[in-house]
Amino acid sequence: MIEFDSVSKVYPDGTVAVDNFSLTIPSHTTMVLLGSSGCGKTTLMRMVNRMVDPTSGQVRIDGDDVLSRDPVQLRRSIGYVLQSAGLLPHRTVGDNVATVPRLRGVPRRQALADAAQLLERVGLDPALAARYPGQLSGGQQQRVGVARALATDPNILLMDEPFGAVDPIVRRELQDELLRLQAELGKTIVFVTHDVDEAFRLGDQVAVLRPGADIAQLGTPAEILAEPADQFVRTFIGADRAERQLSVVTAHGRTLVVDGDGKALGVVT
Ligand SMILES: Nc1ncnc2c1ncn2[C@@H]1O[C@H](COP(=O)(O)OP(=O)(O)OP(=O)(O)O)[C@@H](O)[C@H]1O
Repeated sequence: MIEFDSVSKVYPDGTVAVDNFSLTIPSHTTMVLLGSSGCGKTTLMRMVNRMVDPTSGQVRIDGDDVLSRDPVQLRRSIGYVLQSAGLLPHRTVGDNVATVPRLRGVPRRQALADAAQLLERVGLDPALAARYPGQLSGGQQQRVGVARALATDPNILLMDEPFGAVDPIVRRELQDELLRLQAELGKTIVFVTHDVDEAFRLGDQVAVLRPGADIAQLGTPAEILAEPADQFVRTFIGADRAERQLSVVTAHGRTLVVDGDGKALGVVT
């Protein structure tokens, strides 16, 4: 379980990135932090692995204040996936995935064998381990980023816009892969995005944020869609857009789903 307890972060230049934020993320669930650019999502996430320390308040993992943990040890115990994948360009894919286990003392042979298995787990051919990151597609690099984050079998996975830089089709594949992995692994995932559809696909719960990491609404995707808390949330999730206003009609003896413009989207089976 991850708990943010009245957490604030004021950067040295006076920017209030996070203002009195409280949220509990239950273990083995995916929490999506959804908000537009600059609302404090990355700052929140980085306070979990101590890349940023709060100005006030507490972040706790399973009841322990993260400030009581050694930052390097803590970081190595938490998986972190970034938009740019962040792979080391001059090391092979296998070595990239094996980096943190090697730092923790796993012998190279073992770490590379484990890396090959992890690549398979994220849907990649283990033969890609011999390539360099620049020889992979963007989507493949993101998968390697996920494999690397899983390499120490962390309980917590932090994912900061991990699929933001790939095209929509690959993005959807990566989302599917994450859902499949999560069903297998049951990690505690904090996932940052500004993409509403991605948030609703992946989140067990979604926190819709305003600037200053102010929670406009917290709930399951169904709860937020069914009852947006206010006009800010309605607008953000596009509740008023035609593609969200679905209804059913009967045509040719079948029941069809149509959007707010009457455009047919699918058949009810
Ligand atoms: N090191 C820093 N020093 C000063 N201000 C910062 C620093 N890092 C972030 N900020 C500011 O804090 C606010 C929140 O930034 P943060 O990166 O957490 O937002 P975000 O929601 O993740 O945005 P994005 O989606 O664009 O990454 C912004 O106003 C940003 O400019």
